[in-house]
Amino acid sequence: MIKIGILGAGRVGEAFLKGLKPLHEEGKIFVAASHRRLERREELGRKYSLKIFSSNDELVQSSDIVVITLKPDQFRSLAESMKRKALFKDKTVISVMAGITLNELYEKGGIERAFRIMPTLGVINQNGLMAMCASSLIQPQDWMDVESILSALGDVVRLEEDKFAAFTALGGSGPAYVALLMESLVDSGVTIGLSRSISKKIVEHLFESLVGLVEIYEHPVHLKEAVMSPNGTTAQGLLYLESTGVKGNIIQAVIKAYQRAREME
Ligand SMILES: NC(=O)C1=CN([C@@H]2O[C@H](COP(=O)(O)OP(=O)(O)OC[C@H]3O[C@@H](n4cnc5c(N)ncnc54)[C@H](O)[C@@H]3O)[C@@H](O)[C@H]2O)C=CC1
Ligand SMILES: O=C(O)[C@@H]1CCC=N1
Repeated sequence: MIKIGILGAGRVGEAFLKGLKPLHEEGKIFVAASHRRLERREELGRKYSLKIFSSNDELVQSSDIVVITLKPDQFRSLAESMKRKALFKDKTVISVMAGITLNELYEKGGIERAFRIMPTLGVINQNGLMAMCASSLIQPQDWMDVESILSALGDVVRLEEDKFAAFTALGGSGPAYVALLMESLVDSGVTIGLSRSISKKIVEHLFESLVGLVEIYEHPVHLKEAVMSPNGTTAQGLLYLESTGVKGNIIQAVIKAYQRAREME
């Protein structure tokens, strides 16, 4: 049975624990994690009934695949001592860390067999999208095993490593942009006199129905045209948005995130 260790049980690490738990319970894989704080270990143990180590070294030693869900700087400060102890020798690593390249995993952590993935936060409810690339030592069978494990958390796409910064800027950071749009729309409803609860209900409906509508109209532009009546309300709203350069601003925001993702590499 493949043993999987989650190193860095925060937001994304916990999403992995939650998503992989059913495979663990079916006896297909064995999942464990580590955390430094006793209260967090107790909390995770209670929630997921999985083994939570206090020592990262022990977790790594007892795993076949180590999923590193630390923040990039947390990894950088741990990596050197782990490399000295050759902890990752013969282990396969899956790193979710933004800006940590396969080369850095090797140089700083001595990690030779590595997958680099970039998940969207949707992995928290098993509805994520994950980009994935791997170091040259990874064999076709490893690809299939890891893709099959990750499919418990959402869809997986293979992507060249030089496109990871772009995927991070759009997909990784994306939920935050959409959340800001959602927050703005809810506030706008309140501003024009709706209660916050009805405004929130409307906006949640808008987001939930959108993907289905785009499918029906085949393109966002056609959907926009279907809603926009001659001399109507939508035309006035869109005119204001366009006159503030909203499309260019959104594109610039993603370019900024992309530049930061490149800088982190
Ligand atoms: N939050 C997001 O939407 C996304 C995050 N990522 C990447 O995922 C990684 C984790 O992000 P989050 O889960 O949001 O961060 P987080 O801060 O929630 O999780 C990091 C966890 O590592 C633990 N930790 C820190 N130092 C440790 C050590 N020495 N030993 C063991 N555990 C230690 C922390 O206590 C914390 O629980 C980052 O590298 C980020 O770039 C990638 C895509 C999306
Ligand atoms: O903001 C960040 O750096 C990370 C990577 C993508 C989402 N969160």
